[in-house]
Amino acid sequence: MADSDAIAPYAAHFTRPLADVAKDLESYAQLLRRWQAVQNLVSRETLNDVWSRHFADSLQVLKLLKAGDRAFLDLGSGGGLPALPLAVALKSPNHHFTLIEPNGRKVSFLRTVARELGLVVAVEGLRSDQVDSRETPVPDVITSRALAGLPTLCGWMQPFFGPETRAILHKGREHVEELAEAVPHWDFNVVVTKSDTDAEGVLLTLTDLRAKTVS
Ligand SMILES: C[S@@+](CC[C@H](N)C(=O)[O-])C[C@H]1O[C@@H](n2cnc3c(N)ncnc32)[C@H](O)[C@@H]1O
Repeated sequence: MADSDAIAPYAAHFTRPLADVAKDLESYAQLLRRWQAVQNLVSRETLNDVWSRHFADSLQVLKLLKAGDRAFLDLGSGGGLPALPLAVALKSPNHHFTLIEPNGRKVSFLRTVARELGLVVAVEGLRSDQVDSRETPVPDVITSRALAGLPTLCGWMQPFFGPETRAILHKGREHVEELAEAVPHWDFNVVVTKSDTDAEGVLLTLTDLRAKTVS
């Protein structure tokens, strides 16, 4: 199977030809392998399978986007997942990505990939709770994968939420417990979508996120 076969199911959502997206993702994969020697960016056992385990897993977010989604915010970007595959697939002057990642070496890696691939990406080298939401464009979409449990994530995401913002979150099978833990503290609407790439995983789409008022 060619590497690009793993991402072909999402090609209808790309802003440019599949071959161009695959070429940029191959450059990203090479940088991931090169930098992995000095900084753990993805778990070692997934490094030979980045196209399905990481790129397709990231790109499935595309199926849940709306036509007008332009501003993206990714919390806890690490090696750039899911934000960088999305930025590659949606490369255009109109789409803008902000990545939040406190680890200095990972920040250097993310900026290197963005520069080498010519992506419109801003990287904030801070923790989510240290970033001033008033200085950040109101996102249409917040993404996050493997960062924190949902109650903690709600606290970090809420300052960035505008009236139209949606969060599209990669979650594992523990999402049921996490939703139950978040509900006493947070109001939101949620849609659960089964993951294409992880038999036990889901994507949670949250809208109208608000802290519950204690009466
Ligand atoms: C397990 S990694 C996941 C990285 C990536 N999202 C992925 O799926 O491969 C979590 C990342 O979140 C970063 N992180 C930890 N605490 C954070 C915080 N409070 N705000 C933002 N990022 C944080 C860590 O440095 C790490 O790179």
